[in-house]
Amino acid sequence: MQKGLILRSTGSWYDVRNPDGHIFQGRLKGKFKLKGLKVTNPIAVGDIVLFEVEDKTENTAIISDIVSRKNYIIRQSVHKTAHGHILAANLDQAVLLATLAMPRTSLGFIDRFLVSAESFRIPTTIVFNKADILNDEGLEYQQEVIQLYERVGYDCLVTSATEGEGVDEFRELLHQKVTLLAGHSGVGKSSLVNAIAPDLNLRTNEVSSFANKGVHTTTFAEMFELAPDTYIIDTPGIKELGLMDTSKTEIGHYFPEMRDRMNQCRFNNCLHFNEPGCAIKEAVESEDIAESRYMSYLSMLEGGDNRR
Ligand SMILES: Nc1nc2c(ncn2[C@@H]2O[C@H](COP(=O)(O)OP(=O)(O)OP(=O)(O)O)[C@@H](O)[C@H]2O)c(=O)[nH]1
Ligand SMILES: [Zn+2]
Repeated sequence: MQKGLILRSTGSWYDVRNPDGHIFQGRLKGKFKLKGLKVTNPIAVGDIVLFEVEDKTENTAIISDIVSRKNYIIRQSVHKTAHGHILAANLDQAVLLATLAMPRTSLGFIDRFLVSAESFRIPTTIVFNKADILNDEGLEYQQEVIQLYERVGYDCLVTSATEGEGVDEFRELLHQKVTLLAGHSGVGKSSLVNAIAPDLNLRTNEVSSFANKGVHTTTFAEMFELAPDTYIIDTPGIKELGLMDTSKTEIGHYFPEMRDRMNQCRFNNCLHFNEPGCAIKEAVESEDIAESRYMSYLSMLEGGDNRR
């Protein structure tokens, strides 16, 4: 029996890497136990599993068990009652790559991502790429956005994959961690990764063409080793990242600046919508909570659709 790390999954086959770096094609043992979670896939990228080599020349393996997960992210099914899909497990952090031009990442998208990551308790850094194409006005706006998120408690980094700005800091950020790398198509995920690991030749076209077509087939995340003990997870369909089982009253808990103040609301079941004595609305009025963050909160509250 050996321990291995799942690098890739197709749904029926799994690339599992042993501590020596050898990769086997694994499949699940017949009576593999699903431990209680209601999901469509029993194991995901980032999982640590126990396996036995089946055929040395064919490089095949039988996976018999899974080591308890530190955390995981799940994509909910469109039908809330149906089972979700585990995108990745055992993450140290998420990096959300955003651009304020070409293409412009909306603050609403950033907020929804941050809320999802909070719900899975995954610390997130926001990286603003393509700094080189911003004019003075753009740079000023970028500074405002960074201040907004730093005030809430998120680390931010400015990069330019083409000019090399912030690339060393980006490398440092990923060093010896398992990182979920997210962001819209075209923000420069592969460019930035290629800047720190030129030998990797990150393939993302396949993934993005899938995403662009909005195909609803199951797509699977993939894990890449950039350097020893340094991994990134590239997940298609990140827009559909779900929330941990969340009721309306819980959404506010995933906004750190709201979480810090909500025990001051008059009603303890306050939704911070139009209730009297709401500490959150007061903080928005006094600009202690950014209006854009509150708008994102309201849209998540109203939508009741946690997947967008
Ligand atoms: N000016 C400028 N262009 C950049 C920068 N980073 C990436 N680009 C360009 O933006 C385009 C998209 O970059 P990619 O690295 O393919 O973006 P991606 O996020 O991997 O996109 P998908 O593969 O679709 O997910 C390419 O033409 C890059 O050359 C940057 O920092 N500055
Ligand atoms: Zn309130």
